[in-house]
Amino acid sequence: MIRSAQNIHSFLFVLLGMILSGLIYVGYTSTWENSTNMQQDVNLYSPQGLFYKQPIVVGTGGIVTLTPWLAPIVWEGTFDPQLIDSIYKQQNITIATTVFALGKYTQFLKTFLESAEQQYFVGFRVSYYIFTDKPEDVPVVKLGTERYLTVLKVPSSNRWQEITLRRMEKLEKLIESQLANEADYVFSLDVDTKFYGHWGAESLGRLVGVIHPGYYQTPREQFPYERRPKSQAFIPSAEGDYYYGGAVIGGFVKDVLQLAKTCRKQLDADAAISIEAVWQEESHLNKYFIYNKPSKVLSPEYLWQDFKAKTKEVKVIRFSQVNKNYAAVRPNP
Ligand SMILES: CC(=O)N[C@H]1[C@@H](OP(=O)(O)OP(=O)(O)OC[C@H]2O[C@@H](n3ccc(=O)[nH]c3=O)[C@H](O)[C@@H]2O)O[C@H](CO)[C@H](O)[C@@H]1O
Ligand SMILES: [Mn+2]
Repeated sequence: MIRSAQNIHSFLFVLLGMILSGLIYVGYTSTWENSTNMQQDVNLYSPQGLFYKQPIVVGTGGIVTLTPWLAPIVWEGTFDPQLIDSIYKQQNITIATTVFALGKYTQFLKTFLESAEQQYFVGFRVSYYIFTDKPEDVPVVKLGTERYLTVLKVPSSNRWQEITLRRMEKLEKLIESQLANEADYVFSLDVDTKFYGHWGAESLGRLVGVIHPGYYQTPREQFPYERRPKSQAFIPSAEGDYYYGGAVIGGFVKDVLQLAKTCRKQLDADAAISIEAVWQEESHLNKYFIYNKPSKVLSPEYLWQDFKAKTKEVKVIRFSQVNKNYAAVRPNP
């Protein structure tokens, strides 16, 4: 009787041991499997910045908020706008903002400026620099306190491609001649746009790019990078992180100068052999960002397109390309 009770006890003890070790084993393997999965998800950064897995923008669990080089990807819900603005306001900064309006694009200035006054760095010192061939067409828009506007006359061009790619050179010269002493940060923005939501200090960083709204879920091989090896903007199909939009470039004045200068040189080198990258300066910008990673990446909330339906990831549209009739506004097809 006593013996069989002892047997039952030892049997139960052994059984309990087996169950516990089984549980521990299951726990162990699942953690181990997770960590292997995690390892596979880590984007391996080779010294050249090349040949690693494409970083994702939207995953199965939702939006991704960090790049593999630990730069924030700025999405609604990841920051407190009042808090961030108050931190940067203490620094008494000036944000220069350049915009080009040549030919018929002067018609976009009114909406651009009026909506910027409502949404863009409200409460900060902002200096707009408007490059135009028609200064008389720049509308008078009431600006808030400590908001300034300078009109800079530039020659017109009868090729839109020439206009957009010349922006790098003009930005470079403006920074060298004026901004280095006048501003802390600079943004270069497309003019055929409208601000619909808050755009504040959360967008500030050393070097800032925006994920193009048309390609944030596209496999890297299908990015519209320049694919002809002859061009300085050439990117092979296994390379690149994101497809960045040319409509938003920002950062410290010094870092944007480096970007503009490098892209301008690459554009000149291409021009010398009569090649124009598929998306002009945007192609060169994408090349630059592979080797000089942005320290902050703006989500497509910061560059949408009015014709695009809102998707579930995009909770707020802050800045968007307005619909335009290309044939009617551009000087050439
Ligand atoms: C959303 C986005 O990332 N857009 C980019 C894209 O097409 P987009 O279709 O947005 O190019 P676009 O026609 O808006 O041209 C870019 C900018 O150049 C200026 N402009 C252009 C034509 C003209 O006659 N007058 C004038 O002032 C204006 O500031 C305009 O916003 O590709 C362009 C390069 O090819 C630029 O990289 C744009 O930033
Ligand atoms: Mn545009």
